[in-house]
This record gives sequence, structure tokens and C-alpha cells, in this order.
Amino acid sequence: MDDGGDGADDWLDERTIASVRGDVRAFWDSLEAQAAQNVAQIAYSVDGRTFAYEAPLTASLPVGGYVTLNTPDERTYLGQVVTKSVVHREGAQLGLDLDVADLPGVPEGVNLSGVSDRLQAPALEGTGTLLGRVETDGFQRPGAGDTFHRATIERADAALVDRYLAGSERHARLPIGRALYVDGEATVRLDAPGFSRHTFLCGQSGSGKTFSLGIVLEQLLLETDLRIVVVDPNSDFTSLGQLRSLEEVNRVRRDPLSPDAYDRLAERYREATAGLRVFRPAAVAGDDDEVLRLRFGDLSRTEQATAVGLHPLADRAEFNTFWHILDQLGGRDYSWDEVRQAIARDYSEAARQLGLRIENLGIADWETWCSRGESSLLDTLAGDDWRCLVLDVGTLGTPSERAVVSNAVLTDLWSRRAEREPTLVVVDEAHNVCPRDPADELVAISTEAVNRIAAEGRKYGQYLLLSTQRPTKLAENTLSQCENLILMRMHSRSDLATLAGIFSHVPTGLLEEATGFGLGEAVLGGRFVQNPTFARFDGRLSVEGGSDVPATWARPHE
Ligand SMILES: Nc1ncnc2c1ncn2[C@@H]1O[C@H](COP(=O)(O)OP(=O)(O)OP(=O)(O)O)[C@@H](O)[C@H]1O
Repeated sequence: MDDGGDGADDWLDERTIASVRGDVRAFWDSLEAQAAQNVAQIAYSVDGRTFAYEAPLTASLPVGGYVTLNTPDERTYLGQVVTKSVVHREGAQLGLDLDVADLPGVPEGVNLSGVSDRLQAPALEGTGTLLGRVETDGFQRPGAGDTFHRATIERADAALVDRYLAGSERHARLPIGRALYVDGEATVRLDAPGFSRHTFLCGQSGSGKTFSLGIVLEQLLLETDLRIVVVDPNSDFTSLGQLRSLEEVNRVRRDPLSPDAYDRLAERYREATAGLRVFRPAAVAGDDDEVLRLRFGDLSRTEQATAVGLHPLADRAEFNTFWHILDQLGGRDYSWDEVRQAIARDYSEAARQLGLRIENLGIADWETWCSRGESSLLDTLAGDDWRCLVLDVGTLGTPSERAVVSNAVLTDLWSRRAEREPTLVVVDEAHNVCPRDPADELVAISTEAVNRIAAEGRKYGQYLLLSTQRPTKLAENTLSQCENLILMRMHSRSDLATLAGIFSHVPTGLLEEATGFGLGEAVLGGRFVQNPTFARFDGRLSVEGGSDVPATWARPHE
């Protein structure tokens, strides 16, 4: 730009032209804004199962959210948005014919006629699932005849969503929280029979897995008769039988309980947890707990040999001596002390080596072992005077002790499969019990035991609920047998891709929402929900066990 001397007129001309350009741009922008506003909010379905929609950019249609679709022939459907993307639609071709010749400062010969361009209108496009045709008495599953064109689409009313989520009353339903992306309150309930499939609960640290698992266990106790065994590595469920105070219950609930409702609930919870037995190591067991102990004879021969680190070929002589000593003890009710005494009475070199091995490994010092006459955890498991067993393995002294207890329980449960007693086996931090790459022989045994239940347990009434932070840490065979998914906050794209491969009944677009979840939020998929459902877990009743360290260290300094 030349702005000096005789060029002043040119400068004026350019400024005028810039101003005209600005006006034209503003006019154009206003046309595009109008075009964007005028995008129709409509949907169509060509198969009666799914729908596609378009909507203005500002329409509030979150992925996972519920929508109602009203067709021109007055049918109403409830749907769920599964994908959403922004597209730039081509609008009308507009031509400009501006007469600028008379504007002051416009040089002769400048002409703005014949300028033409195409309007661009950004819009939302996406797809969804048709969940049901709304009838006066409920929802009809849509079929091939449920196709439509140009239905209106808008966010569904909370009452309608609540009605849909209430499901059928033919079987127990477990209220676990509130539906997400609903303008109002809609309760999410899990279908109790869905727990006859294995369940995988997954989310990164601090996403609320343990809290949510607690809610699921409380509701299973309250609403069903399913037996539950919890392998609890962080002492998180040792207080499962203790109801929070009314004030504490209401602190973690959206809809507060009245004192009367709390009293009624407390009574029901007392009854539901009457058969709850918490087993903890002797050093930490309280008055209401039982001592977590095993008899050495409870273990299978393989577990016994693995516990003392013996390999049948690499340690031929010691292994053989050990085997003979156990044979001589006979039966299965011998204690660890008796095994040690029998080894001490044997003066062979192999027995001496065996004694040294046991001493060096420190196995004799494990607090897990019963003395003769003391009852073992497996005695309780064999009886029928329990409803739920919580095994606080986390407080045991060594990883080997934890593995031996988990192995004994899992192997024993499997050996009782012919009893066909429906039992849910809950393993928190499951990557320690059935990891993808077992670190040692003891963990290899527990991995195998969980794999067995995962593969064949269902037909004997043995169901798994496995919780962990990362799916890739869990044994692949086990994970691939899980049908139910509770996915909480998860940032890792590769972990989400793994889940998408296994839980293909949950659309990938819905799984990806997990990257933005807040505390306690989850997407639920599988047999215990009618369709993938977004929820915030809400309403924990019992006291949390191993709580996080409070962040008092981060208080601002005075
Ligand atoms: N839905 C919820 N409502 C209120 N508080 C919650 C909720 N979910 C979790 N919390 C609280 O958030 C904290 C972290 O939750 P939690 O221990 O369940 O996370 P986590 O995913 O199990 O973590 P980690 O994998 O590290 O054990 C706890 O103090 C818990 O009380």
C-alpha cells in the first residue's frame, strides 16, 4: 500500500474497497449463519433398527443421549444417539451484483457485479439406535416395518427415559444410579439375571470403580439371592455389612432419603447382610470378623508343591520326599505344623534340604496357616451358612500368601461346581489374580483357575465379576469370555480399542465417550441392560473400606 504524497487518493480508495469488502463479508456471514440455523432437525430410518439424523450445529444431542422421534404419521420412537459429527453442507449458490460506481472514492472501472459463491452451512449429522416404539402401555421392539422419513428428533423427556430404563418387572432390578444426558431424573437399573454372564469392570485409577462395585454388591445383596465371594485385595469391602449413617448415605445420593425411608432400608440391609462373613488376617481381624486361615491339607498337591517352590523334575529328590511325607500324613486335614514336624523327623538329605528351603522361604511364618483343630476358610466355603464371603487378602504379609489363598478358594469353588449353586466370584484388581503374563507359578495357578471358571463356569452357575484398571493387563482368554461391561473413565485409546474388539455389542462411538467421564460415570453394556446405558453411580449404602489418603497436604498455607 502506498500511503505517501500523491498516493493519498489511492489509500482512500483501498480503504473504501476494504470497507465494502467488510460489508459484503458481514452480509455473507449473516446468510451463512441463517443457513446454519435453518438446517432441519430431522431423522429417518430405512431399516427400523437404526436412524440417521441431521440437525443445526447448536442442537443438544449428546452421544449416548436419548431422543424422541415423531414421524409424520404420528408414531413416536425412543432412540439413542450413537454418532455425531460436524459436516459442512454446501448451500445455495449466490451471486452479488453491487453497484459501487457511485460510492465516493471508488476508482473508475471498479465493478462488483458477477461475484458469486456458494454458501456453506455447518450442520450436525449422525446415527442412532431405535430403542422402542412408544405405546401407551410400554415400548414395542421396532422391526422391519418401522421405517420412516423426516421424523422430528429432540431430546427425550426424563419421564419417558425412566419408563424405558425401568424395564420389565418379571425379575429383580438393581438401581445403581442416574442416567446421564437426561434433562431430569431417570434411574438406571441393572437386570439381575444379566449377572449370569461374566462381567468386566474397568476404569483408570480414581474413576470410581471400587465405589461403584460396592453399589453393585449392595444391590445384589438386597435384591437377589445370589451367593457372592469377594477376593478383596485392598480391604475395600471389609465394611460391606456396615450401613452408613443417614447423613453419610445422603451425602453420596442425588435424592436424599427421609429418616423413615432410611430406617426401612437399614432393616432390609441388616437382613440382606445377615449371611455376610468377613475373613481377615489374625493381625487385623476385628470382633465382627473371622480369621482368614487355611489348612495346608486344603491345598491341592500342585498348590502345595508350588507354595514351597518345588518342581517335580528340577527338584527331583526333595519333591519326592515331600510327596511321601504328605502321603504318610494321609487325608487332607493335616496342618502346616504337622508337615514341618514330619519333615524334621526324616533324616534323609532330601528332607534336610526341604527343611532349609522352607526356612529360607519363610513359609512357616505365614499367618495364613491353621494349627490342628482350627477351622479353615474352606470349611466355611463348604457349608451353607453364608451368603457373602469377603476375603481380605490385601492385608496378608506376602504376594505368595495372597496367591495361595486366592488359589485355594478358586480351586475349591471349581471342585464344587457339580453342586450348581449360583455364585458370583468377584475379583477386584483382577490383574493380580489372572494377569496376561503370570509372574510366577502360584499366579499361573490362579490365572488358570479363573480361566476355567470364565470358560466353563456359567453352566455350573459360577459367574465372574472382574475389576481392573486396564483390560490389557488381564488374561486374554478370561477377558474374551466377559459379556457385561462397566466402563468408567478411560483415557487410553489403545485400551478402548481392545474393549471395542471384545465388547462389540457396544458401539465404538459410545465406548469413546469414556475419555470424558467424570467421577462415578460409566457406560454399561451387555446382558444386564437393554441397550448400552450411560450412568452415574449414585447411592452407596455401606461404609467404604480402604479409603484414599485425604489430600490435606494440599491445603493452602496460612
Ligand atoms: N459415584 C460416586 N459418588 C461419590 N463419590 C465417589 C463416587 N465414585 C467414587 N467416589 C469417591 O472417589 C474416590 C475414588 O473412587 P474409587 O476408589 O472407587 O476409585 P477407583 O477407580 O477404584 O480407584 P483405584 O483404581 O485407584 O482403586 C473415593 O474416595 C470414592 O469415595
